[in-house]
Amino acid sequence: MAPTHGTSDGTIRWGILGTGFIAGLQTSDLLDNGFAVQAVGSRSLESSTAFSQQYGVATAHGSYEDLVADPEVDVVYVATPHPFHHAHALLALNAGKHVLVEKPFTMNAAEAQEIVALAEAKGLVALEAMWTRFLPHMVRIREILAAGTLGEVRKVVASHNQNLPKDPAHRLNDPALGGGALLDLGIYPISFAFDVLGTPATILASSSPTATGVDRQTAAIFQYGNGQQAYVDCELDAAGANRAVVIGTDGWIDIESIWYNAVPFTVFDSEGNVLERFDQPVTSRGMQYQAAEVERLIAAGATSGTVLPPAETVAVMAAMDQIRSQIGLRYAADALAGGALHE
Ligand SMILES: NC(=O)C1=CN([C@@H]2O[C@H](COP(=O)(O)OP(=O)(O)OC[C@H]3O[C@@H](n4cnc5c(N)ncnc54)[C@H](OP(=O)(O)O)[C@@H]3O)[C@@H](O)[C@H]2O)C=CC1
Ligand SMILES: O=C1CO[C@H](CO)[C@@H](O)[C@@H]1O
Repeated sequence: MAPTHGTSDGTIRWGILGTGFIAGLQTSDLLDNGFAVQAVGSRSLESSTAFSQQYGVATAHGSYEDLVADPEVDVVYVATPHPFHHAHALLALNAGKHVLVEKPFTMNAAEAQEIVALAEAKGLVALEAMWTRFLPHMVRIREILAAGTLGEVRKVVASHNQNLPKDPAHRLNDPALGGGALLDLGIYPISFAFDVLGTPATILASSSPTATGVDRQTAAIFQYGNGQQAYVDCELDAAGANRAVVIGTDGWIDIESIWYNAVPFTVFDSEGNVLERFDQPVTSRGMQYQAAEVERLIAAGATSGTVLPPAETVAVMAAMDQIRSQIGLRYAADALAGGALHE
């Protein structure tokens, strides 16, 4: 039985853990779409106060511990760099709060499993903030695939290439902050491949490093038991078209750039005739849809939904563990997880 949360009128109150780039975007999307953002927590009271003033959030806490202990917070959005997701999610769950945890959910599958198990034991929601899954174009794509419009789906091809900051101390380049293309960018095409095709039977990966020792660009081929394949790739320091394609025996879906944002897509038959063009603008960036899923699960007293079940979050992390094992990319968290990665 899930713990009771929310005010007497059913309002679910959000607490924002961290005050960086994505914390601001998620908070804007929540507030612009009628969600209740109650509090923000930072390692520094100065930062949380500035954040609370910028967004009009009622309470500013000077520590993450104070945020998760706030009785007026029902769900905590974890928006710290990757290596801290595990500890911060556990902190919030142990304080009895539901969590929405930024992608990648954790550094590896062992950490992910620990969060999922604790949330399940406590009857709390722990959702990975893979916001793309919840966007309207992805909802429609799942409907089209389920209807069999593409015939037998044979292939997913998806890229995520960005030209990101070169500063070696930036979180994307720093191994101590979980830097590298795979965990930050590659997770989008990988999660999409899982969404369309499920868990692969085998993975073949290749990569090139940055000077700081994380992966600059990584590519992988997922092979499925029935012959299906996914080609996924990511890159930290060269921008690209960032399109995604799903190919079937009777047609294909072409998702426009940047495919993991709320963008249009077109469905073609195998002759190249247009069967459907989807172009539904969303308000804000679209991060409110994942928040709506959290609130829906809480209201239903459920800990697991069908769009991104916790087991799939763990499976995605396990696939990235496997890729990292093949390309020799290790982080400090792997040793703590009991040497889950074998080179
Ligand atoms: N869904 C999406 O589109 C995006 C998701 N992300 C994800 O969000 C997470 C955060 O990324 P982003 O917002 O870009 O990062 P930022 O560096 O902008 O912000 C991270 C915040 O985490 C807190 N923090 C806690 N410990 C540390 C530490 N040791 N070093 C630095 N910051 C720390 C800080 O908040 P404080 O000082 O207040 O404690 C900081 O402001 C990543 O895991 C990333 O994958 C990022 C960008 C886009
Ligand atoms: O999720 C993300 C989306 O793209 C950003 C770059 O523009 C990434 O850095 C980020 O982590």
